[in-house]
Amino acid sequence: MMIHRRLLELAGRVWWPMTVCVLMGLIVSGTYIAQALLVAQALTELFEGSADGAIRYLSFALIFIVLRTGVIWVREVVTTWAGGLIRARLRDRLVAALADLGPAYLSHARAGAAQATLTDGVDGLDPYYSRYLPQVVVTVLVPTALVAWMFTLNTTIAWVLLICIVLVLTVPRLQDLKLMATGKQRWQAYTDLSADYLEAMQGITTLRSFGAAERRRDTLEERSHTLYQDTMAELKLSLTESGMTALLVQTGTSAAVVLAAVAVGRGEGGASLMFLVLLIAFECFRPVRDLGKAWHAGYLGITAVDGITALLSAKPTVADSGTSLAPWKAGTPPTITFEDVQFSYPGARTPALQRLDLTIRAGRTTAIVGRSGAGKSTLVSLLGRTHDPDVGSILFDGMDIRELRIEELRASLAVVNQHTYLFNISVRENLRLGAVDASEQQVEHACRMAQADEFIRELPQGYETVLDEGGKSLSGGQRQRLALARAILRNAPVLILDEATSHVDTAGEFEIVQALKGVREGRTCLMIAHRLSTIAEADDIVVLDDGCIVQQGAAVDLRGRPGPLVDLLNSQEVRV
Ligand SMILES: Nc1ncnc2c1ncn2[C@@H]1O[C@H](COP(=O)(O)OP(=O)(O)OP(=O)(O)O)[C@@H](O)[C@H]1O
Repeated sequence: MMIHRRLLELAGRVWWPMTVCVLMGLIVSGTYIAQALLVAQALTELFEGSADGAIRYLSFALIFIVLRTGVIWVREVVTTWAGGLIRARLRDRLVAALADLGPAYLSHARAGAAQATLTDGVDGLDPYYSRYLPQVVVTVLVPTALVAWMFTLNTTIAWVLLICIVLVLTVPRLQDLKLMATGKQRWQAYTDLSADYLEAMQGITTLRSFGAAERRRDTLEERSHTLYQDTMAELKLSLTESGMTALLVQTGTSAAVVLAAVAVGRGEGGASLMFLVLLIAFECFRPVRDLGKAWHAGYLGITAVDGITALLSAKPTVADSGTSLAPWKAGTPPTITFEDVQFSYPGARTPALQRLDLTIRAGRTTAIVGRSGAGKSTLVSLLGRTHDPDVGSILFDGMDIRELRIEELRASLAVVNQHTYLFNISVRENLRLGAVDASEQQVEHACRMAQADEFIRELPQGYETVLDEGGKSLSGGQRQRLALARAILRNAPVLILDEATSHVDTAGEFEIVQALKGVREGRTCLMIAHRLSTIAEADDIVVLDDGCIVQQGAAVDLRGRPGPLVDLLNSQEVRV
């Protein structure tokens, strides 16, 4: 029996569907035992020359066979239902854990591996909980009860059965450590391969354009072959275990029957003892054999447990320990202050932001500019607490953002990133992602402001058009316009535009920037920009270099004055 401590802890959340599975298992075993007793009695009657008695008992046995057919059907329905419930609960928990961990976790974990854990790992756990663990309980209770009863009939036979049951439950387990090691190795190879395949699919355009698709395919084939070898090694061990179990079951049953024959020969019991032992010994081992089958079904879950526990026990990069609510809203936006903020990415040699002091005025637009790698996106990501500063603090109207509940903080921000993700749902649903209650008029108004309404109406089903995964059927500029509309709908007091118009052509950008004037009103707006046309709309400009502020001030003062901003523009890092 393989009981995994961590999996048992997790089972606490799904104990009642499992209890139902145990009860169904016990009822099925009860029908087998009743049938065995009746058949033993029928054979005894037949042996004693009473055909009528035998037929009577066999008829009763038939009732139990029919009853069991129904019970097994119900058990399968219940097990499937319990399995579905277990999967849903575990997945909810894992998805919630992933959401808490956020992008910081996925930036170093491979997406394909996390996905394999969420899908195949959880699928593997379902039979562990819905079939294997309930069968463990049945295997402990049923043979114990039968052997205890056997002690009242014949002590020697009872001892032999007891020893054989203990052996059959323990001897094959000697291989378990080895089996677990191979299993974990196979699971690791499996998740690695899943991650490789996902990466290859996502990067297929790049692989093809660099003529690297063939080479990548060869690597994947090699890894796939390693996985096949790991699976075969695991299967070999597992089959050896099954063989050992079968051998011990046969030995136990035969030994009990031989002993019963000897007892009958010595006159220590009648033919009924012989038949009873034959059938009850069989029933003693039935749960053990079923446990073997359930083990093969639930084994994948045990090998996946490392991935699942790693995900569940991973610590979010920031603690959601704040309790305050956000008092500001659109119309009364906050002033944002960075006080002596320093931050390094885990493992990085140099800080991405160094001792930064910055005030972003409430209701104004501040442009953050700087060369690639200067720290612009990092500064913005600290606002949403993807990470917390190593030193210093970020304040909204004087309140440290760590004092706020994360949910409250994030509800105060509307962010448009350079890389927008659109889901495989309708345009309207995508737009309502952050504002589920937005009316049709509000959705369309936001789209008009983001210059998206016109192209949406030209789509086959307009706002109801279901987009391809990632919004692949749209151009980069169209995706960004939708992301802008989504942010406008969110109606948050802080608007963050991280190169939000980088995929839009200059004419399109001009229109959006003009339209966004109205949106920026009443909001504290941060713009990371590469184009002069975007910066031109800012009230303040902050120039970053190597994680430090090298120039800042009101836009009217900085533009045209010699200094880092002008150097940056001249170096064409900022496109005009
Ligand atoms: N997830 C990460 N892990 C480790 N280092 C990172 C990570 N993201 C960014 N960095 C590093 O932090 C520094 C600042 O990066 P950041 O993305 O903030 O720059 P940026 O100014 O936004 O650049 P760009 O204009 O190219 O987007 C860079 O040196 C970068 O290599």
